[in-house]
Order: sequence, then structure tokens, then C-alpha cells
Amino acid sequence: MLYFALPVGKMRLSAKSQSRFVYRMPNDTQSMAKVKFAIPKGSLEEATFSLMEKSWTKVKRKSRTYIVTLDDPDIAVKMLRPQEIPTFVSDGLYDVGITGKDWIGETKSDVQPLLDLEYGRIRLVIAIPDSYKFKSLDEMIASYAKQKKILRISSEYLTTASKYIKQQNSYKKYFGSKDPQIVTPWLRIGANKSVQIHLSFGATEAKPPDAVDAIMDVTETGTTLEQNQLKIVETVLESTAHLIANKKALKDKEKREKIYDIVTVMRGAVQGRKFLHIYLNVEEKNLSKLLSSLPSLKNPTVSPLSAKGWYGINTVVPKSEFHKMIPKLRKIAQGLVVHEPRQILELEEIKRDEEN
Ligand SMILES: Nc1ncnc2c1ncn2[C@@H]1O[C@H](COP(=O)(O)OP(=O)(O)OP(=O)(O)O)[C@@H](O)[C@H]1O
Ligand SMILES: O=P(O)(O)OC[C@H]1O[C@H](OP(=O)(O)OP(=O)(O)O)[C@H](O)[C@@H]1O
Repeated sequence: MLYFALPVGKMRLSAKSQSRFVYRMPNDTQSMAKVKFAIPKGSLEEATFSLMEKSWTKVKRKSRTYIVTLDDPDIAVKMLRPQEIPTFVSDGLYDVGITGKDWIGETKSDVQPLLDLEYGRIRLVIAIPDSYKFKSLDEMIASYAKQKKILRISSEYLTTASKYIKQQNSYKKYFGSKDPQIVTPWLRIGANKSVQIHLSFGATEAKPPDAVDAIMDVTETGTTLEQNQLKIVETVLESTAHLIANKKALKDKEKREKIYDIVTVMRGAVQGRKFLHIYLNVEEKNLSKLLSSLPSLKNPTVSPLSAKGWYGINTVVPKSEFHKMIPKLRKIAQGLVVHEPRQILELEEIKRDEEN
């Protein structure tokens, strides 16, 4: 059989979403800003813009650049690759950033995580060809070691892969504390040539079984693995997008203030997605029955209406509970109005975090 390798890649943004960002900025406000904010380009890009559009009233990408402007001139935003953002933030080149939790760990960056943004939810897994009988990576390492065969694993996550492999009992048994060899186009490091981690530049699922024996890769829906006849043998970690900050910047009074402005609006937007704001009218005789059935965030506001014996209820309920409330509300309430809140700001909790 002759194998022929073709380059792969895909456009992430639709033409519609790209045109939404096109904007000509009148002058350079970036250098005057109080904080520098790095946001991810790539897989996390659309979800990041969508959350930012709920957090600020103006979010525009400057035409043909990676500069983004907000309606707050004190925040200079730049789009960068998520793999580089943790290091840029820990080095103080950016004060605050958004990246996947997986890359904070992979780069071992000393940054302060401020907020789980709850999108970009993935699992980093070990996967092998469907036809292989191994039930775990540990079993696979033992089998290859016994047969004196080189075990090749492809991954973009070199540090995470190396640490994870070294934790396996069979690895310790056969190779002790030797580091698995890391193979890149530029250099090979690590003493143990029998277990190799090959740096992947993407299309990782294409590589087994001919180029590598296993992969450590990101999965979201599982479709790519399935379509490439691969099965998951274990989950290494789970990750979502996080807001992170430089630790020194958090000690600077002016920057800290601005960083907590960012935390406040973004946290409000994350919370806002989980709730519905409802307004409804109820007759006095049904009031207590209704109040006892409302899964409110706080106590609902109850106001008397101009029609005697009627009340207006104003409250916020978890989105996930809303459909369960419909049968009851339908019977005892009138005039239900439902809004999706842009932000829900738990100001007292944010203040507590800021003071700590
Ligand atoms: N479906 C996904 N695939 C890959 N990474 C994802 C996905 N969803 C969220 N992420 C997160 O995005 C970050 C990696 O972003 P990146 O844009 O480089 O992904 P990628 O798919 O490898 O990119 P590209 O194909 O553009 O090289 C990681 O923090 C990862 O956890
Ligand atoms: O579980 P799924 O929903 O199928 O998604 C996971 C796939 O998506 C990403 O790949 P991408 O398409 O970005 O290509 P890449 O491998 O070149 O990064 C990721 O690296 C996985 O391959």
C-alpha cells in the first residue's frame, strides 16, 4: 500500500460572522489603555466574541488586523493564539487574557485564573485505533515494552502527555523516571527513545495507525475520532475557556480596578446565559402557591397592580427549570413575559473576590 499525505485545514468563521467584525478604527487607542487584554483566535473565537458582545455594548474587530475595540478605551484587546496567551499573560505582556484551561496547564504558566467562562468545553483524551485490543494506555505501554517495540504517541500537548505517560505504572516499571522522548522537527529531547511523543501540528486523528500508535487529542462531540476509526481509552482532563490575569497586574491598584471591571461584566454575561427574567401577573388567592413554586435566584419582587386583588411578580429563574414551571404557571398566572437577560451581576460576590 502507498500512503500519500495531503495538507488539511478549515475556515472557522462564516462570511456573515467575519463581516460583523469589519471596522475601521479612527485612531490608535491601544497604547493609551490601562490594561492589555488577549483573546483567542481559532476554535474559541466565535464563542469569545459572542460572550464579549453580551459584556460590552460595542465589540469591533479592526479591518485586516487582530485589534478589537470595545466601548471602554481603557481596555486594549488583541486576538492571539490561545496556546501562547498563558505565557504572554504570565510574562506581563498582557494583563488579562482568555484561553483554554488545558493550555494554562500545558504551558505551566503562573497566572491567576479569575473566571470559568463555561464555553469551549472539551476533553483531552487518549485514543487508539478501533481494532486495537488495549483497554488503557498503561496496558499499551506494558505490551510495547515487553515486545521491545517503540510506542509512538502524537499530540499538541507535549508537557501534559509527558507527565501523564510518566504517571502510568507500567511506564515506571519498565522505564523508571526517564523522560519519554519528545520529537519535533527541530529537536528531540528525553532519554527514553522507546516511548515517543511526536509534536502534532493538527489533523492528529489522521496519524494512527501508520504514523503513530496512539494520540492524545481534544474531542468535543467525538465525531472526528469516530470518523477516523479511533476509540477513546481514557480521559486525561477536561477544559473550558477561562479568564486569567497577570499576578503583578492584580497588585497594581489602577490595573486591578480595570481587571475587576472586566470580571464583573463577563461574569454577568456568563450568569445571564443561565437564567430567564420573567414577569407575570397573579391573583391574590394564588399568590402564595405561585411563590412557593418559583425557583428564584433571590426573593421575587411582588408589586400590587392597579386592578384590586392582583399582583405583578418580577423574578429571575434558572433556564433549566423554566419548562418545568410552565404547567403550573399556565394554570395560576396571567400575562407571562420572558426575557433573556444580557447580564446578571452578583455584585456582592464579585466585590468579595476583588477584596481578597
Ligand atoms: N472543538 C475544539 N477543537 C479544538 N480545540 C478546542 C475545541 N473547542 C475548544 N477548544 C479549545 O481551543 C483551544 C485551542 O484552540 P485552537 O484554535 O488552536 O484549536 P485547534 O482546533 O487545535 O485549532 P486550529 O485547527 O485552528 O489549529 C484549546 O484551549 C481547546 O481546549
Ligand atoms: O470531537 P469533535 O467535535 O469532532 O472535535 C474535535 C476536533 O476538532 C478539532 O480539530 P480541528 O477541526 O480544529 O482540526 P485540527 O485537528 O487541525 O486542529 C480538534 O483538534 C479535534 O480534532
